[in-house]
Amino acid sequence: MASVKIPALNNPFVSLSFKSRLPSSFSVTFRDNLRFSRSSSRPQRRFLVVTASSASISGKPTVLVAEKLGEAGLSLLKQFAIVDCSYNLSPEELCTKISLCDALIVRSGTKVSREVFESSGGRLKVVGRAGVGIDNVDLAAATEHGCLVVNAPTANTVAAAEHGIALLAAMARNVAQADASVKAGKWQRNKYVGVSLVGKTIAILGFGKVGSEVARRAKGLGMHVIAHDPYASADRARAIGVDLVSFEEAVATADFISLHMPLTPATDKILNDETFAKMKKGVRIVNVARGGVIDEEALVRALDAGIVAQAALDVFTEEPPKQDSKLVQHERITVTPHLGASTMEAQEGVAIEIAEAVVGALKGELAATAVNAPMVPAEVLAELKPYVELAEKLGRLAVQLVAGVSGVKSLKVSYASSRAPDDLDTRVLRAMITKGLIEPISSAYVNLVNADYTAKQRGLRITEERIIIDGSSETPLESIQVQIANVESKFASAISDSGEIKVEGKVKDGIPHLTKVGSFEVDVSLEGSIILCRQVDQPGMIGKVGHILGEENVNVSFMSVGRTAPRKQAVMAIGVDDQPSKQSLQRIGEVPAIEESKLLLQLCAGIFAFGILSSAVVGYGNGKIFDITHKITSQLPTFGSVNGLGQFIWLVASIKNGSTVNVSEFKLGTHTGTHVDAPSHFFEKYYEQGFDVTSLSLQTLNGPALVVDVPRNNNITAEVMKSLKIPRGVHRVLFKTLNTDRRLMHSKQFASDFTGFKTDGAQWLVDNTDIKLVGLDYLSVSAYDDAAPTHHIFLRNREIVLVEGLNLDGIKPGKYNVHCLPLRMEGADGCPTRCILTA
Ligand SMILES: NC(=O)C1=CN([C@@H]2O[C@H](COP(=O)(O)OP(=O)(O)OC[C@H]3O[C@@H](n4cnc5c(N)ncnc54)[C@H](O)[C@@H]3O)[C@@H](O)[C@H]2O)C=CC1
Ligand SMILES: O=C(O)C(=O)COP(=O)(O)O
Repeated sequence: MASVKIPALNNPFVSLSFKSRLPSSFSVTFRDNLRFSRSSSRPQRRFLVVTASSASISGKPTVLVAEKLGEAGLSLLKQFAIVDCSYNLSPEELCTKISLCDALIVRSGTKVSREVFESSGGRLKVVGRAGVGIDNVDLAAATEHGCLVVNAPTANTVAAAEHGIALLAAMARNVAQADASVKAGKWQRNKYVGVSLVGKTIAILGFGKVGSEVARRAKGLGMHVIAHDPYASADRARAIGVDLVSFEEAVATADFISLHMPLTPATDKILNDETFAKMKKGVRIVNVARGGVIDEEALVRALDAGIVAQAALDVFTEEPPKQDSKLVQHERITVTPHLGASTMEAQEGVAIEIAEAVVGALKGELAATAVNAPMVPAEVLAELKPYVELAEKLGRLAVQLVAGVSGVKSLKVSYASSRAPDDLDTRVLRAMITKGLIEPISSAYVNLVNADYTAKQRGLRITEERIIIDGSSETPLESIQVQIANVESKFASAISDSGEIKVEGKVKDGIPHLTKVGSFEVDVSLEGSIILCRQVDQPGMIGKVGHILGEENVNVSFMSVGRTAPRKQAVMAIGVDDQPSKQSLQRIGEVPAIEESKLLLQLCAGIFAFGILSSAVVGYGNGKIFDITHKITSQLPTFGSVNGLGQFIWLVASIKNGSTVNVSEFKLGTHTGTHVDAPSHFFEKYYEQGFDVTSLSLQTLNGPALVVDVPRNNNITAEVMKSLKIPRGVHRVLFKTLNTDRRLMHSKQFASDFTGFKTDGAQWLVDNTDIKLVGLDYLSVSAYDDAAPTHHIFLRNREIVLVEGLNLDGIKPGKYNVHCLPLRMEGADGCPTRCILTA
């Protein structure tokens, strides 16, 4: 009755829902009145409201201090609040205590997870991070729960810089190794001959607060200091006697490299096999920034290959690192346990800075160091929402175009509007552009209060210009133009005739669009990522580029070409839903007639700008029904399916039109929505032995289930599985991962570093639990590298069913009943699935 044709995937990451050898796209014919029932769920939209007023009955709010805080900060807090200092709490203890607290203060050692916010029952109003990095705080959860997060970004700068210098000297003179050797009863004077610092070149990567303090001190040691920071002011560097150079020059000429940049998508593993290969043989490396800026495995290789002579590390990708870590145990590596900020003085300073911010926030003041403060009051947002989104995206776009070593010093923003100047408050728009420009490149968080200050602190001068145009004053703005002067660009055509990087945007049908790059008119919606190409205008260019992207199944959402004149210079802007691979970009660059190309990433607005949530929750009796299906729509990517998604469902023949039966057909891509995974993709014999979805155990797919939160920034390893403490007797578990926070669902392999099961995690699950239904909120249950072995472990005994691509947004961890209804198609061993939870 049903014919099934299945897309063959060429992307190894994506496990198939269907037998891969079958041809592309499948169609199924149903007879009778088959209707696809959709739940009556209505997406609810709500706006973020962050308030911070104290609400304790005794009159005094309670502040839980979960890690050691300097005395001065404690006394400040005690003047205003009841202070509970409880250190070394287990996650469970923290969750229990938190419901009695209005504020929480931590350093980097306490994970403030979603569970903490959920357990607070709405009482927790402020989280204070006594330091800079807020990697340990689940910001998205904080924002969703209306909890303000504040940090202390300046008080430990000098301490971190001093620790960098301490590690530099200790490494060069083998202090730690020699100390251990003497204590072991040895006296090895020849073994520990060191190297001198004077006269050597040190490259500071990241010339911000800490980097510039390290530079000053290195100068005092007689070192030649160079720095790389594409966004730092060259004047400020010159004032300290430091030359700003390109990344290539910095890594190739340095005897010592010291890292001081924040961990961002652009700096993630910025030191890797490729960059190590370009370094001077015998280079020495110091890292007091964040572990993730170094590819730690590549560092071990570079040490063993003799490229890197020594390294000194205060920070690690995983903290604490594993005891048997090759990196930590390497004899030419000096390590400290994240001590950068740990001086008496810095901790006193940080304690005061954070106590003031927390008390201020509890009094209802908006702290300048607020990390997730709302940018836009709700009433302003109603009218300005698409424009503030446009402003931030133009800022993000402009900064990604900057190259060279002169730094971003001046920014000019022009607003074209038919409204009178005092009828349009541009403060919010200016703050959003500043946010877009600064947040992707620094450890600063920009809010309405601190935007101008943060810009000034970074030496960034912002000028604004109003252009009054004729037209209806109903729309607040016609366009926004952002110009950065005196810089080079990674995409030369972004430089306008007058010499600045120039981008301009408009709001069309409520959606921000990029309308000008340099002197070229384009028209592309500012969503996903954008590829810019400069070319000689000629027929066939769109097809050539589209073909390269299509081969990789990168979905093109928009394309537009702006040109100076027919067959002259043109700029093509291509909006893509998925990030293309380096190879594809290289191929695009190699197309004859394309003169330059550049990928601009992450145009999405920061999650803290507006906390709009949608969820599919329906009340039912006294309980609730949650639809946790990612529905299959024609907008979903198809990951290698040639025909992709066609018509979703249509009536080929209907009784209404004279047929004796209703005949429906539909065509789907694979692996894009919620589905039962296809074992045959990883396990040939399943298919040979006649396994298909009709033989799936509905008992496995329906019944009591647990939704659990796994730690973010980590794959599901044996250790993680163990820490979840899932009792024996639990048969169905849905795992909530980073995907739910970051909506990584359709970003392909780029997200798989921290969303899936590792082999050991799968093995642990099989060996130590009774779980038979493994649900995950991502496209594949397994981490990319481990795809095949992990699936083999899960599927080996034909007992475990994998449901992938669940939509767990807004679902709190806890007990539910799960009901998964697979679309049972003959001959297919995986299939789209409708899943709901009841509570
Ligand atoms: N080990 C520890 O205990 C401590 C670590 N830190 C860490 O040190 C780092 C620096 O902190 P701050 O100086 O306060 O931050 P900052 O924001 O003042 O400076 C960071 C600098 O990095 C630059 N940068 C961004 N992307 C870059 C890129 N791709 N290449 C080169 N430079 C780039 C920025 O332009 C900025 O100037 C952060 O990661 C922070 O978390 C800070 C304090 C203590
Ligand atoms: O401030 C930072 O970013 C740090 O890394 C310092 O962390 P700590 O407060 O010492 O746990």
